Amino acid sequence: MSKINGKTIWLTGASSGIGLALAEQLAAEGANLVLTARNEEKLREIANRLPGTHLVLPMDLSRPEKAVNRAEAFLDDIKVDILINNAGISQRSLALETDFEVYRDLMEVNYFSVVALSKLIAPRLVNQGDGHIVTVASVAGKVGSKRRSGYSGAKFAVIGFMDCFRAELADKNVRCLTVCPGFVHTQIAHNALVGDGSALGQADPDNAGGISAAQCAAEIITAIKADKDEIIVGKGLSKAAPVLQRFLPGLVRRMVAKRN
Ligand SMILES: NC(=O)c1ccc[n+]([C@@H]2O[C@H](COP(=O)([O-])OP(=O)(O)OC[C@H]3O[C@@H](n4cnc5c(N)ncnc54)[C@H](O)[C@@H]3O)[C@@H](O)[C@H]2O)c1
Repeated sequence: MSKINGKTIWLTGASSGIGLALAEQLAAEGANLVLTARNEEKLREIANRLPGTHLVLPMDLSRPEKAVNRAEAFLDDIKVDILINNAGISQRSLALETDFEVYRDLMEVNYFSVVALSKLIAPRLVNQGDGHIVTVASVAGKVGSKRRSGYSGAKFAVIGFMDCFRAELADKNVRCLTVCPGFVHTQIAHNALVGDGSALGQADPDNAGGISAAQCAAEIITAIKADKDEIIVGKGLSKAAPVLQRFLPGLVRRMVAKRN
C-alpha cells in the first residue's frame, strides 16, 4: 500500500520554502493535504493550483493552545494519516542583544507547537493502528552556532521530544521521523527574528548557498517511505557538522567560534 497516495497529510508551514515544496510533491503523488500557515489567502491559492483536493487550516503556531482548539474542531471528521510539523522560525541575533520574549516566541513556534500538534494527532494514529509524525528540526538542533541561541535551543529540544515520542510509540505502529536540514535556500533567514523580535528582512549567504527546497522535500518524502527515524539533509559542512561534532567536538567548537 502506498505511503503517500490517497493518504491525508496535515502539513504546517505550507506557504513557503520546504513546506511549499513538500505540498507540491506530496500532491503530485496523490496525497490529500491539510495546509497550515498563517496566511489564509496564500494557502487557498496554493490549494487551488495543486492537483487533487486539499483543505486549508490557517493558524498562528506561536499560540499552540489556540491552534490545538481550532484544529480539534476542524479535524473532527478527518482521518489524518501523517502529520508534518514543518513550520518554523529562525533567529539572527547574539544572545546578549536578544530580548527574552524572542526566546519565548522561538520556543512557541519551533517547540511547543510541535508538542501540541503531535499530542493532538498521536492518539488518533494509535487508534488507527498506523501513522506517521514528521518533524522538521535542524542541524542547528545538533550543533550550536552564533546568533541562533534561541533557535538552536528550540531545535535541540524538539529533537529530544521526538526521540522520546518515537520510543513511546514504537510498539503502536506510529513512526516518528526527525528531519535535520543543513542550509536550504528558502525565506528562513529573511523571516528570522533579530534581538527586538522584528524580522531580519534580508537573505543570508549560507541559506542562499544551500540545497533547494525541492531537494530537501524529496529527501523527506523518501525517508517517510523508508520508515527512517532521523535524517540529516543538505550538503557540505552543514551536512557533515553533526558527525564532526560527535567525533571531533573540540574542532567543531573552534570552527563555530570563528564563524560569524
Ligand atoms: N532553510 C533552512 O536552511 C533550514 C535549515 C534547517 C531547518 N529548517 C527548518 O525547516 C522548516 C521550514 O523552514 P523554511 O526553510 O522552509 O523557511 P520559510 O520561512 O520559507 O518557511 C517557514 C514556514 O513556517 C511558517 N510559519 C512560521 N511561523 C509561523 C507561525 N507562527 N504560525 C504558522 N506558521 C508559521 C511560515 O508561514 C512558512 O510557511 C522550519 O522548521 C525551519 O526551522 C530550515
